[in-house]
Amino acid sequence: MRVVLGADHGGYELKEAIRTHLEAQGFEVQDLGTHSTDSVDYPKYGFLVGDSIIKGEADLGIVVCGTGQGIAMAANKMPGIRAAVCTETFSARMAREHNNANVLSLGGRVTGVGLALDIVDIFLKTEFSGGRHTNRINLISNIERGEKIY
Ligand SMILES: O=C[C@H](O)[C@H](O)[C@H](O)COP(=O)(O)O
Repeated sequence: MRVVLGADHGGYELKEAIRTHLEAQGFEVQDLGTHSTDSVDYPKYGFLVGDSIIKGEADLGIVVCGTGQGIAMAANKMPGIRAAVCTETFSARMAREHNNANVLSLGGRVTGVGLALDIVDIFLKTEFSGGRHTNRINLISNIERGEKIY
């Protein structure tokens, strides 16, 4: 599986730990930065990760900022991107199983490394369950296209 990573300065250290963790497991990891704790703007990294997925260069993405909120908001503006902010493992599993999330968003100032890596592992190993959830994902896509769905 190909995983793309992106973070701002608030998520830099956690992103580094995630990259090391995933590479040790044999994942193909693309790290789009940032590459230091110097202050940067999180929308850039949400965009870069979303763009990589939209182009088919990665299967799933992980974004990290201070809270996971802003970088998820940025990524979620991109058609086809479903970024889920997760602070515990149940939400990470459901985000894949029910919502077919293609980006996990974490807060480097919120979630400790140990829990964050468990969240990452569960997110990456859980499959979308399809079924009744497929139509709901299609409805999200319709909203993205500007359709009035109700
Ligand atoms: O949602 C936004 C993120 O948490 C940012 O990492 C955060 O706003 C950056 O804050 P600062 O510029 O004070 O480090």
